Amino acid sequence: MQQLHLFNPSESLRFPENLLEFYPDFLPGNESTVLLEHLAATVPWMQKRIMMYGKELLTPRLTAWYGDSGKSYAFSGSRFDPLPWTPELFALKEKIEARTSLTFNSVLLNYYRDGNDSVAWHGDNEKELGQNPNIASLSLGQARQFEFRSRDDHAARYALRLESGSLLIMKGDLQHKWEHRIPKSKSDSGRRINLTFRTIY
Ligand SMILES: O=C(O)CCC(=O)C(=O)O
Ligand SMILES: [Fe+2]
Repeated sequence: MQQLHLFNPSESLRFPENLLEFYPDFLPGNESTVLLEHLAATVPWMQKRIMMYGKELLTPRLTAWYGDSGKSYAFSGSRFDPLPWTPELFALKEKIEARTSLTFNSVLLNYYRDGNDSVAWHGDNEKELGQNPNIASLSLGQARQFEFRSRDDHAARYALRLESGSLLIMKGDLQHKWEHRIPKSKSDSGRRINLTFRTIY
């Protein structure tokens, strides 16, 4: 694993770097571009409606869910059944498993069409993901800021730039102690696809 560069605007709470693994050059540039084009064109992208504070909202990005059959996932009051693995996604899963010695049975895809798409503060701590989930997050296309904040002290924040072709592993009790988000950006305006490989129990 290569050195992680965390950008830390506050010094109040040390980020547990042992709960992350970062492979900045997991996929070569040309492979990332081909994969981004392929996924953008072929995945049946959906914009989900979610309930937030009693109001129905559209998620500010497109999503799709693939994985082993029978592993459904409840999220914001809805239940999602996975699409069957495509050869490309299954091959990626195997490549990530070989590199990290972890195993996964599903992948959630996020499509950020431009800098206006985002994901709000959250932790991936749903009970279907098990006690301390391993999540492998592969980024393609436009680099975006990925931010962490401590659940105990929202002023304790860290950020990491997720470049195209990079793979970030989140593990241990990270999801219980820290939240993450991709904020909107005026300058990072290109399209980006992120794949988060997970295990659903
Ligand atoms: O797009 C990303 O890098 C993060 C996506 C994410 O946090 C999620 O799907 O749970
Ligand atoms: Fe997440």
